[in-house]
Amino acid sequence: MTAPKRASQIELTATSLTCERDDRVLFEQLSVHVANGDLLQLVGPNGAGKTTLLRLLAGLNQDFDGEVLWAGEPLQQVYAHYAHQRLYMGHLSAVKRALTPIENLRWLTSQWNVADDLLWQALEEVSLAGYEETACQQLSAGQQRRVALARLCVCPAPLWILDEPFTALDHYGVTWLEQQLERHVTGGGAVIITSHHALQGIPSLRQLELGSVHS
Ligand SMILES: Nc1ncnc2c1ncn2[C@@H]1O[C@H](COP(=O)(O)OP(=O)(O)OP(=O)(O)O)[C@@H](O)[C@H]1O
Repeated sequence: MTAPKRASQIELTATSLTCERDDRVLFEQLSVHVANGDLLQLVGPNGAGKTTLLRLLAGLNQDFDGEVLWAGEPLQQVYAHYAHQRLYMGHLSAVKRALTPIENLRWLTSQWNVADDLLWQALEEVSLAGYEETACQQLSAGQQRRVALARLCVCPAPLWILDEPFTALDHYGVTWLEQQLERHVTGGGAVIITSHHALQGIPSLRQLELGSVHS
């Protein structure tokens, strides 16, 4: 299917980020910069703070010290605009089990007003043809993950922020997702991702390691 246009300017800059949880410093004085064409993978052991940092960069967590700017403006001041420019997919993927794949996809993309025929095509793209109107509670974990990932085919947001998106995918799903990531960044988009999966073959890949945990 035709990929949506994603040519918008991406400029996410975080400086002097420090975050504590339960008197434990997860990271301190951390800087992050993401621009068009970047693929930034957050790596580190369980509990290192990857999800915490990802949510912070998505504008969903304000419990930190430091500054996050989107196109030079404080993130929270331009949040309504930013929320259209970034796609955030949490590790639980937010698929509602009582709804069907097509209903979930309409809900997950509602802020972007995507044409319905593109949503049906997206479900076909993630190998869910024939399951479009089956309740998600009757789908496997990997199929439910594919419902969530179908967003990537149609969402016009240039910045993807993805928390463990490879979870539950089979070999073909992993290959498909790797191709989507590469296509997105080579097309001028950007990705920030947490994954224990070894990403390979994408020249713009950078890794940010968390895990020097202090108490
Ligand atoms: N809402 C919260 N309240 C208090 N502490 C929290 C909260 N969320 C996370 N934490 C703490 O922050 C630490 C970092 O959690 P986070 O989910 O960011 O880790 P992670 O690197 O993503 O781990 P994983 O690889 O297991 O997904 C955890 O050890 C946890 O103790």
